[in-house]
Amino acid sequence: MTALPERFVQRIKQMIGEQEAAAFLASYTGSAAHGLRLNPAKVPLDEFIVKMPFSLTPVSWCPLGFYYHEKDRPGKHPYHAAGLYYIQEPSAMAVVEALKPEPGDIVLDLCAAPGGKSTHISSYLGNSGLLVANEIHPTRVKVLSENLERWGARNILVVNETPERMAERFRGFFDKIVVDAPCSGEGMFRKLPEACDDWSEEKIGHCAFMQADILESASIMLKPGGVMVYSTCTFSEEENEWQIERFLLSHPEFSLEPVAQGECFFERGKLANTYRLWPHKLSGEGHFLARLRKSASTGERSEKPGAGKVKPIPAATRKLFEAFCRETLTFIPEGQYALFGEQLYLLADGLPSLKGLKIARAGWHMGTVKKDRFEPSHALALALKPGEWKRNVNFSTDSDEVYRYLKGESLFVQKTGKGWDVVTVDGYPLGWGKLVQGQLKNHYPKGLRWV
Ligand SMILES: C[S@@+](CC[C@H](N)C(=O)[O-])C[C@H]1O[C@@H](n2cnc3c(N)ncnc32)[C@H](O)[C@@H]1O
Repeated sequence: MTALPERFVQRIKQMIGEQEAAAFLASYTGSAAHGLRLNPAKVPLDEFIVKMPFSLTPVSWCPLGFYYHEKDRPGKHPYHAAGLYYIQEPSAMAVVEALKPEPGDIVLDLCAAPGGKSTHISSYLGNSGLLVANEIHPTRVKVLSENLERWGARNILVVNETPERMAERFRGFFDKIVVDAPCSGEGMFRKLPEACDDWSEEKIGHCAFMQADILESASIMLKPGGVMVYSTCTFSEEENEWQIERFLLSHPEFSLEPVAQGECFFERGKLANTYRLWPHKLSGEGHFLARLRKSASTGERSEKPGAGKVKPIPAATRKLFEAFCRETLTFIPEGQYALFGEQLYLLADGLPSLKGLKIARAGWHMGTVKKDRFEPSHALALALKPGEWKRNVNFSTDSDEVYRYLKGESLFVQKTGKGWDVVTVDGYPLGWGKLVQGQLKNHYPKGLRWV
């Protein structure tokens, strides 16, 4: 059982009373719930249920979410490398369900790494609208970017900025925003007992200040009439109900809205229309969420941060890329292309000017343009759908080859000709291989290789 900080236990007793605290503390003798969320852009739900070699049971508040048994280790399955699902704590799935993004929305995930909420938002947008996923920490933004790449998200902008800098650029720009705030993490004590060592009351105060600043920036970036969901994975009222109460006092243009899943499955918070997910009341860890709408009649104008001028790509680059597409794919992706150094991107639609922003990914990364050749990127393979490639080497999920491919080995295959092949597992893209005289040279990215 997790050894909880004494002062934390006292605070919980003060908050919910001795009797309920006993049930709460008893939940720490059990193990954390394990969840995964399917990627509907890669695998339809009925196909997923049939093909997954794990025992799955649905998460009531998320149609894409499932519990799995710890022994199944889905993170070690090739389907994970193919982006068919994202491993996510079940309570965390409630946040984007409360936001309800719709195709065509322009959505910001302001504190986005490692990408749980961003991948979920992307599933609701499909390839329409725009997802801007921002993460302040430069190392964490890399993980976010990789997770969105594996997810096959095309219409994305991944940014590495502070909320304040984002607010300077994106005033009144977003239809919807998630603020999944950095917090004292009390709700994760069962899943990550080491988080207890990092806990203190001072940390709660520090987080509350930080969250107030982040909310302030988020409020500036929301369009009049837009919706924002604030969430934490902690229990302290300072970071939850009190935070929202204070925000509403200084922002009369915002009001709380009920959340359908909240009414059905969660406990009401101490502030009307806020919700608590308690580990002793559902199968999941501790969470808080609130859905806020900005009045449509704030008098503010929604501003587009001027579409940036994009330098057309050189004719020679286009020629190289189109030759690659004709040989390898069944289509040439349409849209606006941009070169960042040697890196070729198909820019996300509706993108503002990126000047001065720290960008990790500006859309769908197509590949690297060398002097006389084009090398496709991992992101290109992972966002392809069946029917979009001409050349393919497929391995079955129970073959040795698929594991050898993921480890970075070159493989001999029964195939003639030469060129780039999309390597798939049971038909789902995993990466690239380059065929030369029956040998498939491995282009699975070095940093992702299995050991
Ligand atoms: C709860 S985590 C986000 C989890 C993520 N939304 C997901 O679902 O995978 C909070 C994030 O906020 C970031 N963060 C920390 N300090 C911040 C600040 N001052 N402003 C904005 N983000 C911050 C952290 O690096 C962390 O990635």
